[in-house]
Amino acid sequence: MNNLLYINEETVTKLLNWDSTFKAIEIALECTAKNRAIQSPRTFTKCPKTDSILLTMPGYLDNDAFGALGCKLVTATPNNATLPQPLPTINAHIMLFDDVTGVLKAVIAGTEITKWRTAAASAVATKYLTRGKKLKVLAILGAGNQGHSHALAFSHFFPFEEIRIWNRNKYKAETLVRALNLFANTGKFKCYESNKECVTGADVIVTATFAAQPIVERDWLKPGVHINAIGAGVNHYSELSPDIYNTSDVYVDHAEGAKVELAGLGVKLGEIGGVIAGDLPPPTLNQVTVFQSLGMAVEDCAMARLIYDLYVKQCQKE
Ligand SMILES: NC(=O)C1=CN([C@@H]2O[C@H](COP(=O)(O)OP(=O)(O)OC[C@H]3O[C@@H](n4cnc5c(N)ncnc54)[C@H](OP(=O)(O)O)[C@@H]3O)[C@@H](O)[C@H]2O)C=CC1
Ligand SMILES: O=C([O-])C1=[NH+]CCC1
Repeated sequence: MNNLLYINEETVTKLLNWDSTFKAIEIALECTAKNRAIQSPRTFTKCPKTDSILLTMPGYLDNDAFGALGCKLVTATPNNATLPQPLPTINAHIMLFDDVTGVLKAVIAGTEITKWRTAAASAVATKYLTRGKKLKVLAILGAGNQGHSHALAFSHFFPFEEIRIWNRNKYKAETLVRALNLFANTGKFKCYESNKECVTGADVIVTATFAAQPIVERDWLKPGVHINAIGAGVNHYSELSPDIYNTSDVYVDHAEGAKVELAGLGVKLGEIGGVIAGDLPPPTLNQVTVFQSLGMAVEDCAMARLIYDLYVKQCQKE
């Protein structure tokens, strides 16, 4: 008998919530630093017909609540945004296997999961790297899917008084700001005309774009600011000017993966899981910090396990 489940985007979206996503990702990051995660550096296959890149992300996470054996297949296709009928630029599915028999248990739609788990990873990094700092102003550069999920996650987890959003195409930032203020019945989401103005004075910055050239400069930054740089895959570490990396404490999700994917960066990298586990000291108050998010396989394994368990529980109730 074939018990393979397919869990589609609509079902996944109904099952997702921020608190469980945060927990799953916090555990995935900590297990990575504690050697309770196996994830080979992922592969990148460039499609010659388009600007599409296929990433294969296999992993195994050893944890009672969120442990799983899985593999995410995800494409990044920036050109999809410019089609006459635009499509998402990130498209993903996660295969979840039985970790004893190796049998495939479920194929889970992973595009929404990728939005949520990436924003949750930035929220976890921000929590551990900003201890003792006052967080009043958040600046988000990029009003695409990740800009949107970061705005939702950060307003859920942190008491920011102002959340600024800038986008290359201003109309998209205005539309997102309107929708967020309406959704949260607030006026704290604000649209900014320039990236420089948007980040000036911010306590936390998120960069969530496909920019191939820096969109944040070192002399725009306030002392002690924390930056989550999440643009990755097509271009790596291109959103921040090189002198930001040279003068900051830089953390990654997965040090082994970063050795390959950030080989040219040339700075010392800490693993965020080490700070979560208490093996690395937290940064000092005036230190600028960067969480350079790559995205890692065991985040998706933890999320696949979470969604699979919630789905099975829901089916048993019906
Ligand atoms: N670290 C991780 O785990 C993950 C990282 N990502 C990465 O996050 C980034 C955003 O993804 P997502 O939100 O899903 O994509 P979307 O297509 O939804 O949004 C892309 C955003 O990038 C902006 N952009 C594109 N090119 C440029 C440019 N040259 N300069 C400035 N802004 C630009 C777009 O602006 P405009 O509207 O003007 O075109 C838009 O705001 C990508 O780099 C993606 O690979 C995605 C998933 C996981
Ligand atoms: O981890 C991930 O899913 C991705 N990282 C870059 C593009 C997609």
